[in-house]
Amino acid sequence: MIERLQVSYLRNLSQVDLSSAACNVIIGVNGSGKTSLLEAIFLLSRGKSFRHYQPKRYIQHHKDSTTVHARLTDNSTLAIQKQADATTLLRLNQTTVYNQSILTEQLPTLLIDPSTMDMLEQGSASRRQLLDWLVFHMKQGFHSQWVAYQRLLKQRNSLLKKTNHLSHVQLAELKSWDKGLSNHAALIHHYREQVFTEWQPYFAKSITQLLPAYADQLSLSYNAGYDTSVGLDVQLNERLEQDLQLGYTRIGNHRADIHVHWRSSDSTRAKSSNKEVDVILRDELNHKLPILKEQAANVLSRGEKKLLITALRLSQLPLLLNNEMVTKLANSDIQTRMTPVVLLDDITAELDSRAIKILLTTLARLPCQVFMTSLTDDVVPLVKELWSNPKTFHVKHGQIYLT
Ligand SMILES: Nc1ncnc2c1ncn2[C@@H]1O[C@H](COP(=O)(O)OP(=O)(O)OP(=O)(O)O)[C@@H](O)[C@H]1O
Repeated sequence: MIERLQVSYLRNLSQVDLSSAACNVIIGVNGSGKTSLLEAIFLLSRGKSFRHYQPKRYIQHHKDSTTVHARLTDNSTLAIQKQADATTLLRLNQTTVYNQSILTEQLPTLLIDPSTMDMLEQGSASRRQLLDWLVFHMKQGFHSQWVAYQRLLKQRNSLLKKTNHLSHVQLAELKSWDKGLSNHAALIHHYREQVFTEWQPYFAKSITQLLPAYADQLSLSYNAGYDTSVGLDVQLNERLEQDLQLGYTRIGNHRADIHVHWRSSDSTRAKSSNKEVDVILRDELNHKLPILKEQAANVLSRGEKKLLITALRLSQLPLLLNNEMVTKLANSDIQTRMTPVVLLDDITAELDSRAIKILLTTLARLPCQVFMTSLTDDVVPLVKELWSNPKTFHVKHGQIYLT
């Protein structure tokens, strides 16, 4: 858990130094700097902002860099400095580290914000990231496979982009990359599939809580991005001509996706005390109302989609926490138990009061730390009911005050 957080020169946050609790409510008017505080924590955890790819957009105007520093309950310290030219300096316990994944392991963050509320309608990237966040934290071998896969994919795509006709030498090179891709792909798929299978009952439970009317109607599916019954290299070879025309690799783990499906309720469940009527009803319903299947995004209302996305994210936490989140501190034999940090940006504007209550009640029961932003202090009484010593901060023009 983050005990102390220091932020310098991130958007309108010039110098922030705060001691945080298990639950932290950040209140302020539009443009005061609430989201920037969540952005700072996310940056430390993931090495990038959830709002803008380019550091110069979130580094304070007229400054060269932004720094975020956190001390966790176990006294370990994490720090990131981002410079305008995207140079990144990372430190764990005052020692420079060269891999963001080391900090990510120490500080898992889960973000629920307005921009992720369109995840069902957007391209596959954000849904893939949702699954991969879980796989990263649950399967130690996943990250290195993914990095190696991305490296080979980049090489392959730059060759495909360069030419429509491969020389013998280029073809031989491409085939050796494809072999490597295929090996990484099989492992990446294996990890994803395992985690996906474990995730499903947690998702079903979250739906029962947040969207009870859709319990039994919503299900998840995972698409690997290629036909996993055949080696990826074989399929890449078969599609080489197409890929050469397109200038990029069309199949593989980088095209994986998860979908949420809706199916109409089983009409045979029509309730009746009269067995004969029941049979007639069932027959009639069976004839008149066939089971319908659709992408959930085509059926659910806008508010219901937000609840569905909240359920998708929320269902990942208990799974992660049940999965022994213990990692070794870098360069040491000390093992620490990770506390995920949940960042809730402006949820009161996104969810109705019933959903907020379910979400916060669930979070309060889990060993995670929460930072939530809000325009008003309406949520504070509920937070005080659920957490023993929550902290409330007010933000004004980038200055943060404990209240
Ligand atoms: N690079 C930058 N340097 C300095 N200030 C910036 C920079 N980028 C954005 N800002 C300012 O930072 C302020 C904080 O924005 P932020 O999104 O954190 O506010 P917020 O409190 O979450 O607002 P809202 O409730 O509207 O979402 C804005 O007023 C914006 O003008």
